[in-house]
Amino acid sequence: MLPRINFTDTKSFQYLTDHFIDISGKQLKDLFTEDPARFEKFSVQFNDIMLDYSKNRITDKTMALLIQLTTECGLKEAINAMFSGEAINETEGRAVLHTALRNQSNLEVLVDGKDVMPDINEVLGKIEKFTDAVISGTWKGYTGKAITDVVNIGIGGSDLGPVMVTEALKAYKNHLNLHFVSNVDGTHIAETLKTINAETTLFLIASKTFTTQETMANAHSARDWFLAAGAAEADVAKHFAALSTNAKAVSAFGIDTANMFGFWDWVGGRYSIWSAIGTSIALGVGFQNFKALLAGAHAMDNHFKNTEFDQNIPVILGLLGVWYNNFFEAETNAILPYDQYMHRFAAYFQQGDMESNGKHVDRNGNDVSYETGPIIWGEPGTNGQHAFYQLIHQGTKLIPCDFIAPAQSHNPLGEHHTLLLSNFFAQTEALMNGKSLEEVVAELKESGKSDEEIEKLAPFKVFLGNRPTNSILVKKITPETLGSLIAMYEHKIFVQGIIWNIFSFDQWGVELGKQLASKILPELRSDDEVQSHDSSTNGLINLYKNWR
Ligand SMILES: O=P(O)(O)OC[C@H]1O[C@H](O)[C@@H](O)[C@@H](O)[C@@H]1O
Repeated sequence: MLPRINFTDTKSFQYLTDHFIDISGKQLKDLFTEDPARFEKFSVQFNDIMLDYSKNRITDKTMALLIQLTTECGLKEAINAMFSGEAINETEGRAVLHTALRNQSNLEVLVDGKDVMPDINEVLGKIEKFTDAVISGTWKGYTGKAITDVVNIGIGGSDLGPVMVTEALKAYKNHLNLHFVSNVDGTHIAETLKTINAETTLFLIASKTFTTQETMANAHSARDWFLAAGAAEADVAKHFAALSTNAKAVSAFGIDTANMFGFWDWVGGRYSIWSAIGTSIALGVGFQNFKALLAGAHAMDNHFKNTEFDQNIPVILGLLGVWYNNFFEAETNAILPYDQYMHRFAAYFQQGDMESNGKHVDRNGNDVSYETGPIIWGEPGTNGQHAFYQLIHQGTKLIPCDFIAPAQSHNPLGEHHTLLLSNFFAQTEALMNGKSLEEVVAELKESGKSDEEIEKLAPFKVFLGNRPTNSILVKKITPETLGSLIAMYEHKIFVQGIIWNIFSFDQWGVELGKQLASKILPELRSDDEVQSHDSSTNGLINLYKNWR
């Protein structure tokens, strides 16, 4: 059982509330002047990852109090409970063991007294054999040709992770063309089917439950298309594989369970890239690179489990997030990778974070009296700079940002990477320092503007600064480093869920919309006028029926 502590009742929360009054009046740039050792003090290097959190509105005291908060909230005990397979997903009665999937130490992990490692290793072995055969071309389609295209059909956790990772690791890609179909909008599958050939295409039906409406609709359409292209029922086995926990539903769909790669109910959908859901990753970049991704995540798991909290990257990130969310009342958190390959990273953690910590009921079943999960968003730099950074620099909202960049590019083309990184460094500096009225006036004077012009223009050119950022500089985006980065954010989310006293591993919030859609579906199938809803919903449905 996880602890049930209302963090606003703790002593450290009271201390932090008082301390916040001091800090909120302080300028980051002054904190740097006062303490030249800030970078050394507030940075942690782990393998090829450097977290510099010195540009945050914190002092030694802030960090000490935040760490005291972890003690009062039972974080250490909670971490041990997760890693040891306790059923910490209490509302679903399940353990939370995505960490076991990447447990390269192979030490036993017990769920209800049974070691899960042999099963995990068996599936990994099966994935290795299968992906090697498809990549090498020994796996043949129904007309004897090798596979050229792989279509992963899945949604949410069965899509976002594979999409994000295969994009982030594109530099490691082999000859297989990967496609991802998620949306139930027929456009998604239709456009994909236009580009592929049934004889050389492999479909991966990725669904933990194998009941998700979108995925099932797309899977059936893919199968119909495959059969219409001239293949026979018996050929389905060569072209369809399932990634799922639900063997019964997989067989009912018509996929041979020999082509099923399983996982278990103790793997949450948004934490499932490390499971068979990662098969498209192993196909795209090779099994060894997939293993390296797991190894990187495992290294971060060990760091998280074994490192003192003041040097523990996910703990530090989690606590900083709490500091901004609950004291500064920041509502969002931007993730800004300066790496084009990582362009889906923020989208991936929208599910990871918002589905985990978007909860208003605490672990006692009571409404919380404080803010929980932030809104996660972001786009790669430098594109974001030319779109929404205006608001981050000069808007009225405080937006803590994570800047992520690799020191080495996979595409060292001319000066591109140096240009990119000059922006990466400049942005966090600009956000911190801002530009004062005096500086603006001096600049305008130098450019030859009249006093009258200066008076008019100056206010618009002021940057208040004092905007907090984390800089995450990595050596290179390799499979290991990416694995570590993903696990880092997963554990950050965990830390925050513990502090906020919420259950991070269920997702009841996705159910209501699904339920209502299934009620509305039969109404849309008939032509009768609908009167069973409120006037807005009735009006919209009836107009839709007129227009379709
Ligand atoms: O893999 P499945 O079972 O198709 O679920 C896909 C998605 O469905 C729901 O939206 C949620 O439960 C998500 O967490 C999940 O990732």
